[in-house]
Amino acid sequence: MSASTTQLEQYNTKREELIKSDRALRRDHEVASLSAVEIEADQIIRKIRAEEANSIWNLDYPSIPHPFPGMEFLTGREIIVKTKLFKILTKMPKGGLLHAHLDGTVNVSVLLRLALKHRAIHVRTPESLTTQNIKTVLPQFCALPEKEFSKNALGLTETTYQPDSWVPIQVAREQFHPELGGPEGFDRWVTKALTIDPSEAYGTHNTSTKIWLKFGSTFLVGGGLVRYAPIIEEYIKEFFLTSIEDGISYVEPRINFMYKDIIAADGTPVPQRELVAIFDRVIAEVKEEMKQRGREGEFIGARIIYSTVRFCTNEELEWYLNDCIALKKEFPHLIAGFDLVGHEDALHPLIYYAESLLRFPQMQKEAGVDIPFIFHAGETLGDGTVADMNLYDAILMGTKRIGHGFSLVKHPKLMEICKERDIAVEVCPISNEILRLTSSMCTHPLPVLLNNGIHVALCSDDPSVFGNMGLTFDYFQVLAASELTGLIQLGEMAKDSIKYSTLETSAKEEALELWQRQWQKFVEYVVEAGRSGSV
Ligand SMILES: O=c1[nH]cnc2c1ncn2[C@@H]1O[C@H](CO)[C@@H](O)[C@H]1O
Repeated sequence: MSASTTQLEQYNTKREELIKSDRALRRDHEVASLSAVEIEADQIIRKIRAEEANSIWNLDYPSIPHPFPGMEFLTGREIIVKTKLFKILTKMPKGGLLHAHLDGTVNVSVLLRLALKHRAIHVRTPESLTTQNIKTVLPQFCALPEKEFSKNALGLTETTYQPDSWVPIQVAREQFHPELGGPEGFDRWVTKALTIDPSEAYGTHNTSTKIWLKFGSTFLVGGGLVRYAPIIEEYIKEFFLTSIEDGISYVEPRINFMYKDIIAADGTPVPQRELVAIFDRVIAEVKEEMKQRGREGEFIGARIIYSTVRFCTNEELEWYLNDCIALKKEFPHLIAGFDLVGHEDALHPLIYYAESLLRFPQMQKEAGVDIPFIFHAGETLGDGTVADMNLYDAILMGTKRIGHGFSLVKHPKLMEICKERDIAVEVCPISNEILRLTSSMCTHPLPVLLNNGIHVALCSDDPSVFGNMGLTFDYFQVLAASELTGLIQLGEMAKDSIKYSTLETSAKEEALELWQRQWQKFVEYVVEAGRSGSV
């Protein structure tokens, strides 16, 4: 009896040692001194997670037959918002948002409201809309100059509608045929064109190739609205303000400069430097507003990762690289990096652009500026495909961070390099799942990165298309789908989102101090709520 106890004790000691050494690389393992409040808050979260796995996630929902924590976001969303865990996470300070495409950041109902305010906004379709074709015909939007305003008093659903003729957006909405739902039917039609719904992600478009066709089309539809200067100004403001409300204190969005111009208030095209100037103005405005509300410290600011789409030619890329440098010279505090965006599996890999991209550092030197590459790479299911191999090129070209890096876990050597060179990964859990790289959060490779000690910032990517506004939903999915990850690990990722941002050293320190103060308040709130059961 006692001999076997000793054997068991020895076994348990060995077991603990093995577990400890396996987890030694994790960032939450590294945290030297946790306060008593942090430890208690972490325990409370774990307890609520375990309780809700057995209660909320174990119920039968008529519309959701097989719910589970970490399940497909578009189906599980309505359950997620009912959980205590979600309510708590809405209050968590998230640090910076390091991976989001600007034109995919604002709730589409807000965008539609903004569009309806402007008489310049027109809409057209290649054929008159009917109950037969409404599911497949997409709206095309454009801001027109006053002299081209349409006098069309009849809408897109009239049998006499002239294909591809512009209709003022308000007319199109008001005249939307009752059989197609009237004005609300118009709103639903536009909303469907700008978002991905569960029947698409998990039904009609259930492969990464198919869902990218739908995904890409949402940006084409939205582009006609978001390129209009008066809309973009309010859009950016809404993005900042809603981010702040979700506990995000800094944003570093990618802006797609592919079009080379935006549409000014009078409906004429102007160079895209105007967009950067607007971005600058809105930062100042939001800072001032926050100050007036006595919440000055909650918004550190925003910077732009200059991007273009990986279907341009090498010649065109040279133009964008030069444009990026020119904008950096004019707005040194705003241009934070350079990237190429778009579907990696289908478009040009980094190696296709190697010659120009390799020249970029020299071009910067001559211009006296510093613009790091912050590349998308490895957003793919491939194993040795060109998209997967973008990871080698991103690293060789000195990327500061890796956008997505979904296939990074297939490459132990590259993971080692990420650790050595301190390359953080911008992980977008919900985006990866909706774009069909993983069937649920439970099979997402994030734990492999975390268990290897790689720095990670959680990001939302395109929340207007996916419905994961802010960062709370992505934090929720990560927390719900791993027993190992608790509040401390979430806090480490939030801190890393500041540490691996492109903020200057002093701004970074300021942001980290702000975060630490917010975190202290947050863990106190969790403990208080946990003890009183008042979540
Ligand atoms: O997850 C992503 N990976 C790569 N490109 C993306 C992703 N999300 C959006 N875009 C791209 O960004 C542009 C809009 O700003 C679009 O070209 C869209 O395809």
